[in-house]
Amino acid sequence: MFGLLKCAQPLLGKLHSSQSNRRGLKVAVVGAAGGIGQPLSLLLKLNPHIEHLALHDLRNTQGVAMDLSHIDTPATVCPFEGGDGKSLRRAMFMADIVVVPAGLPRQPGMSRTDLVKVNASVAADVAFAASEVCPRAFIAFITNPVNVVVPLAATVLKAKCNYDPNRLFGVTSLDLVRARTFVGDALNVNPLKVEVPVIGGHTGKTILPILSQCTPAYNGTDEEVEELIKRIQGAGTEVVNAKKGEGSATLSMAHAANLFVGNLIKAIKGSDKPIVECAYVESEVTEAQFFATPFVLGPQGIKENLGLPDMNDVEMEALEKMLPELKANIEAGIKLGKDFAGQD
Ligand SMILES: NC(=O)C1=CN([C@@H]2O[C@H](COP(=O)(O)OP(=O)(O)OC[C@H]3O[C@@H](n4cnc5c(N)ncnc54)[C@H](O)[C@@H]3O)[C@@H](O)[C@H]2O)C=CC1
Ligand SMILES: O=C([O-])CC(=O)C(=O)O
Repeated sequence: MFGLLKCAQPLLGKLHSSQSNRRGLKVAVVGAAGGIGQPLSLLLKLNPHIEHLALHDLRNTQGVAMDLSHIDTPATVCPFEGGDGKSLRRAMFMADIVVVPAGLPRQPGMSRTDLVKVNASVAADVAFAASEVCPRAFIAFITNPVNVVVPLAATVLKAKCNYDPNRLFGVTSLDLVRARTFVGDALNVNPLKVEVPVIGGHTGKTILPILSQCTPAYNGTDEEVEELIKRIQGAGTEVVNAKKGEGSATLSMAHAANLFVGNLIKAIKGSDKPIVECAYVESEVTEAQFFATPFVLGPQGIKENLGLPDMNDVEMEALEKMLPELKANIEAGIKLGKDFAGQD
């Protein structure tokens, strides 16, 4: 509790002096009181490598942080509240990793792209704050529409001369988690033993599972393959509809984001084994300027993009068909980013 009270209402000056000699790893969660933010913050509090966990939201982080601070793991938990840029900057100050589950979730009948009007400003705010208070942080956006939000944030960071494409990620881990689960069910094997590349973006047909490269092999009929791909692509909507207006995937997303952040932490700390991850990042692999493929992570972020997996003709065709939609999303994000940067 002392760790919490110590920094419950920090002043930027105090943070400067208390954190300048800091050696431990700091993770900031933006949107920490929300449906994803709370379980994600819990999972991060359980990570023994995190020394400082900063929880930011518009409201309610005092209670969440107090609750988590009673868990017997090393991380101190500090709450930051408010829609002003000051509390966001305090939360993100000198963070090594900023993970962002802030913003509006879908209601039944909405597409992820419908969220852009509300969520674009969340992405821009985080990018402006990062460029000022943690320009070397790894930033992982969960906020939808991921396809638009990441190019938007990249454009703002570029305008502030603080963009490192190796450190900015759109979290697509839930697509991989779902692909492993559904293939595991179909093959009747432990999903943790399944590997399936899922590339592209994070909406509808831009989510492209590459079942031909699945291990163990998935040898369904063409119809079964098509059905499984549709299930993975539509899994977010499946949850939105099941929740009947009470939001979208939160618990599975918190798990998926925790896996991703866990790997970012391993990469920052240095690992003997290569850390292979997959996320929506700036890319030269296709005509789309942002694209999710597997990559190797190191302490400075993406070390090597592993490019497209092998694909069969059907998968190649699906890739060609989805690129125009993904490119349009990216263009929209870049335009919005320029608008925000111009207003600053
Ligand atoms: N990338 C992915 O695979 C997934 C993305 N999502 C997206 O994650 C986002 C969050 O979803 P939920 O947690 O279910 O929503 P939620 O509504 O339960 O929580 C969002 C939280 O963000 C906070 N927030 C809003 N604007 C903010 C700002 N400017 N600064 C700080 N906090 C702010 C809200 O106060 C709220 O506590 C949505 O955009 C959703 O579509 C959801 C599931 C999967
Ligand atoms: O579908 C949504 O709105 C939330 C999301 O991105 C997902 O569950 O994959």
